[in-house]
Amino acid sequence: MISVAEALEQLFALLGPVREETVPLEAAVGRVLLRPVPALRDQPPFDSSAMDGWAVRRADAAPGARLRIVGESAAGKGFAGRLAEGQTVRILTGAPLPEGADAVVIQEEVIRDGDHVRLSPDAVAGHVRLRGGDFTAGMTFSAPRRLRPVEIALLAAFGHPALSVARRPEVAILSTGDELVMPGEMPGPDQIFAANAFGLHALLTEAGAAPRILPVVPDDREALTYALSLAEGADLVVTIGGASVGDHDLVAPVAQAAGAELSFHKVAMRPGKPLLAGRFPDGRLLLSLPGNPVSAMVCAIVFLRPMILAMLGLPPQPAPRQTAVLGAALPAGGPREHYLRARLGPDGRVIPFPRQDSSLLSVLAEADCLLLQPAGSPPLSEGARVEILPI
Ligand SMILES: Nc1nc2c(c(=O)[nH]1)N[C@H]1C(S)=C(S)[C@@H](COP(=O)(O)OP(=O)(O)OC[C@H]3O[C@@H](n4cnc5c(N)ncnc54)[C@H](O)[C@@H]3O)O[C@H]1N2
Ligand code: MOO
Repeated sequence: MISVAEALEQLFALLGPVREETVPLEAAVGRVLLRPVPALRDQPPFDSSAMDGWAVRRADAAPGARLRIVGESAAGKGFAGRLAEGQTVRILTGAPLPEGADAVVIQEEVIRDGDHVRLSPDAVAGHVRLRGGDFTAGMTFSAPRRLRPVEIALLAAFGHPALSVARRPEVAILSTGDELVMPGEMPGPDQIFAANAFGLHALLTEAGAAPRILPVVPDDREALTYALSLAEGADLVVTIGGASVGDHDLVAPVAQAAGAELSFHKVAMRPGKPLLAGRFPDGRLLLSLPGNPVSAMVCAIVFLRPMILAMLGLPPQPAPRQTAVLGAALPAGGPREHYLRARLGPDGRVIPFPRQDSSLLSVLAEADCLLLQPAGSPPLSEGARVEILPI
């Protein structure tokens, strides 16, 4: 059995180069930008007005001054001439400052009188946005990073209609087991619903992958061999169940018979021990999760999500952890790193649920974090500092 950290390293080592595609801005939210993007021009591209008012020469703008109106500068249609001494131009927000002008007086601080304006005694000349004040041509937006709406707005302002992002990894999800039927189907007396496929589909979608759920595979060598071949075209095949040592646990032998080279089988974690990973001869990766629903979801949080993020070109790193204060004493840990289902209170104290069996989805669904107890940990008393993994 290898440690969680070693298993994660081996998973990262299995990954091939990140694959790229170009998508229009409208399809870029949530995608991972792979390369730094330069601004194509200065923003604003000219000195411009921040307010609706009157463009002036600062030297002319003494309180009470009377200036002659010689034209208008609107956003998208600037004033063609040059402002001479004693003159002003009507200007609107975002419009280019006319040549010769270096300030704006807002319209509330001016009284119009025919083709003249008089500045009020408290008029303040200013309100100019200088060229390049937001960004300058050539300035780069760094990558890799996952794009948020605010960043897409910036890249649109840079002038790019489309961006080079990581292709969504295609993930085939394969539930194995004679006992499984899909939600909505009629289960037999010995059957249950294939819950894990949907939890994983959701987690994968959130992480940025393109998952698809394949039909449930019975505990049968031939059927599993065929199902694995159906997952052709996927970057990653995730199987659920049949990973352990029972008479019907066929994933490891069938994957190997199909030519898969296994990186590891069994990890020193609880839940999640029978985890298995490898690669098929055609390059598809295989991650086989234990069938117990909590085990499958915990393994997905600890291994599958970091793997997908790395496949998207983000730095390969474990799921982020935080520290918290233990809110209830814990007995000594076993030989496997334990990921206890727990809740973090507003006081920063984390309390594990009393029932930790790996079949209990109802407990997992109430949890907001996994409390990590290292392998071989001594008993921990209330108030000890512990690591948690928010979920
Ligand atoms: N003698 C031993 N028995 C077991 C060991 C062991 O080391 N020695 N390990 C145990 C551990 S730990 C786990 S975890 C389980 C995992 O075994 P499998 O991956 O082979 O899972 P299955 O036996 O197929 O299923 C276990 C459990 O989960 C339910 N299941 C399976 N798939 C789904 C699904 N898609 N959605 C919902 N529930 C699912 C299945 O019905 C079983 O109840 O093995 C222990 N045994
Ligand atoms: O590894 Mo199992 O997941 O403890 O139930």
